[in-house]
Amino acid sequence: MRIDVLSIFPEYLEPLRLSLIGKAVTDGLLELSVTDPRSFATDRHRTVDDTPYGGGAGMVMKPEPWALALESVLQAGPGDAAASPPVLVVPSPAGEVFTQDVAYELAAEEHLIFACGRYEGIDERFLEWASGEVRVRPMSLGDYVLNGGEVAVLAMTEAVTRLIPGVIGNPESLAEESHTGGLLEYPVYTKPSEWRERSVPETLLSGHHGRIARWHRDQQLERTARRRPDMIFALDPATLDRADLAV
Ligand SMILES: Nc1ccccc1-c1cnco1
Repeated sequence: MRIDVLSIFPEYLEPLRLSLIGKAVTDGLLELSVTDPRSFATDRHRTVDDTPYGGGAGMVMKPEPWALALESVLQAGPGDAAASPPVLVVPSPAGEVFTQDVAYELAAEEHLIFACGRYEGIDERFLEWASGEVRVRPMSLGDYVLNGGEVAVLAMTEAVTRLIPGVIGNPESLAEESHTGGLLEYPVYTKPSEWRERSVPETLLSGHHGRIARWHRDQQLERTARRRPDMIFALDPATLDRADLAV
């Protein structure tokens, strides 16, 4: 997979060079590049924003530097050799909600491009023009407001790249995470078995794998029902067994 990030604050994306994602790059599992649209601004002041038509507060990002930046990364990417056009993910409070299912969808793509808008957003004509070149997906992390897309890109890039085969050391750990199978993950414990007069649940010390698996599933169902009842209602009943229904 190749990931390109377009941002006028490229230093914001430095954390992507660390840890698992940085190792995926050095292991050749991922190509990562950051491009600054400001370097494509042609005027003396390298202008990337201006006041909004129709008035209102704030500034809007001019379309041309973004279009030139996108064209430059399209030339550097897999291009025609790719099975389908790249996906341009545009972090936005007005986007579809990013979920684990979306993360799996994006992890299957050959070329992802993230456009980190700031201020009041990017001129809509850039997105309209880009939709003729790539698949455009405005994407929200949730119903709250950020100052720009960079933080959202850090989160989405981590959620996506960890799903690429070989990036996570033990792929089994992906199977029991929150949101895998539609449930939140169960609580976890480690040594010491007694800590500040608090014990580890005795089932986990029993060595009885069947009882432990049942305890894990019960905890997932109880925690999900308590913290995210919306996820319980979204469950496919076919995935529940008789013991689940007794929880
Ligand atoms: N508020 C924002 C401003 C700019 C770019 C993304 C966002 C965003 C993404 N998810 C929630 O908010």
